[in-house]
Amino acid sequence: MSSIKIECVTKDGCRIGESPVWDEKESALLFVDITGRKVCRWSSVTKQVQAIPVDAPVSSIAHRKSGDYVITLGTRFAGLKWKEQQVTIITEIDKDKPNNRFNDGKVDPAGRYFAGTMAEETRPAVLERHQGSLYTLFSDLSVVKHFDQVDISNGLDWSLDHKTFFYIDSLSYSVDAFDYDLQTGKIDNRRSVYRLEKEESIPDGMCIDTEGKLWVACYDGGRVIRLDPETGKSLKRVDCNPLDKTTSCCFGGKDYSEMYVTSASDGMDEEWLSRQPQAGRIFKITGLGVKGIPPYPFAG
Ligand SMILES: O=C(O)[C@H](O)[C@@H](O)[C@H](O)[C@H](O)CO
Ligand SMILES: [Zn+2]
Repeated sequence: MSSIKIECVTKDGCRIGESPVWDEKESALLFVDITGRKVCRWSSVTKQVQAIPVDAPVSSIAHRKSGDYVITLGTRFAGLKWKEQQVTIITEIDKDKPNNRFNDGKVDPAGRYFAGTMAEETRPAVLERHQGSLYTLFSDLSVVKHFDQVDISNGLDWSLDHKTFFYIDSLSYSVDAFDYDLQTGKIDNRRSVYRLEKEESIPDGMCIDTEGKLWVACYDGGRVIRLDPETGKSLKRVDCNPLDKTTSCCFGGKDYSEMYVTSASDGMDEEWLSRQPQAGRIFKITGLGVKGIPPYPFAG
């Protein structure tokens, strides 16, 4: 029997840590600090974080086939060259919505970058409703909008057979599934596969494991939960004490057997922060007894 262990691996807290992505080549964890406007890389070798400041809220990061990375920055998709610390804008969306920004994003198994938007929050989970949309950036750098009316576009991943796309609009408190066409990148037939109790917490970032089960970080719930999208049942709950604002999770490390969890501190007052001084840092969970899959690189 493996026993679950949770440790904090970084020294500085993010305002909103998000989009953890394992970087095999660097043995490092990539993540962003959205409102802190930083792209970060924590080396599992040196245990140090390198941070690149950017000029807008940065909400997700992914690998790029040609090397380096792609990010969602404000309402733009952009390339990021790490060594040169150089950001190159690829394209802009939601031009008619100046109060919007991108939120979570992830690359599909065919190399397309999916990312959704939301209105800027006045405080956590408080924002103008239905302003967001879900987009895909294709390898030819063209963009399509899948749907609008989104509140907080969040966690996303694909089933192991690539036939289903999973998606979270946080304020719906639901994990949704769509039929997925890997050839075209089209999504269809939206339905809910799991509903969270409102008191439970807000579903945020998400990743899939090698058994096809979904792991969802629960914002204000201080936990990640493991769900079976086939049965709609919750299988496991891992509490990340003392931490309330768990935002996202991914598998990484050797063989993708470790889970990395990002967290936030925005919206916490002094008293709250004094009880949770590690809010905003990165946590590593070992002993889950299950592995994840490597992240896909953007093909463009
Ligand atoms: O991390 C994110 O995805 C959002 O950008 C955050 O702002 C929170 O998750 C949100 O407030 C909770 O719903
Ligand atoms: Zn999120």
